[in-house]
Amino acid sequence: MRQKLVAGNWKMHASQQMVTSLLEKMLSKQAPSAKLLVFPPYPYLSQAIQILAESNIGVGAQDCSQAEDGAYTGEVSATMLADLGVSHVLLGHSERRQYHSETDASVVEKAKRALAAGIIPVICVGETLAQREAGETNQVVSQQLTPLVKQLSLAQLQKVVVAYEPVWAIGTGLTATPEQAQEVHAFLRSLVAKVDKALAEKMLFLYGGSMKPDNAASLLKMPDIDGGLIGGASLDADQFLAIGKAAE
Ligand SMILES: O=C(CO)COP(=O)(O)O
Repeated sequence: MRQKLVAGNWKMHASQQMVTSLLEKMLSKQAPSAKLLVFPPYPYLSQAIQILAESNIGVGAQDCSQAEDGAYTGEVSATMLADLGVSHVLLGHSERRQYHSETDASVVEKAKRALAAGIIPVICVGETLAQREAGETNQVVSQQLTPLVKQLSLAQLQKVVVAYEPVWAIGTGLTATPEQAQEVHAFLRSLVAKVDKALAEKMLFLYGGSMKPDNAASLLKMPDIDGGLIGGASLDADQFLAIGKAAE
């Protein structure tokens, strides 16, 4: 049995006041049995870690550097994130692929850095609308995931979480149907199964892309959808917790 994971990617939305009010509101309500994680922007990681210290809500970062340390102005290393108490890091989000030249190769390097620092990488994959319409979905997600499966050891892969986020569903209000998402999740799991069947059965595959309280349950009941990576709805405590409940 895979424990469901519901993660909130806050993207570039936060202020000190918002972090306190959002997280305190979350803590004041009954926690769902699904594991919850939040991914605030870098400057608010410490604040979130402090507020959530006594809770079982984890804190992740939205990216990390490919380098260990050195003269890389503006970069944040996985070691620094671990030093703060960060448990997870998002890698290869489509917004980083689109606006910051993230590549499959850099995602592998970053994943290795994260794992070496004891941080769990949450690797994002997904096709654009044009790629889906051209029937290229499986090819695209395979190209994105395969380098990781090939270049990480089994011990490393065991710690990886994968998020399938169709680019056309992110922030658009369009959601993959449960069947569309299930099909891709099962395909991604089969890619890992080629290397190790037992590992593939244990690995978590999250769905992301306009997941909201009203569509979460139908997505989360699919056999290969192990949780959600939530953007917009994670900025509202009630909506985020409602998705967490839908994962129970
Ligand atoms: O990109 C996402 C999470 O990483 C999804 O964002 P939305 O839930 O706002 O579509």
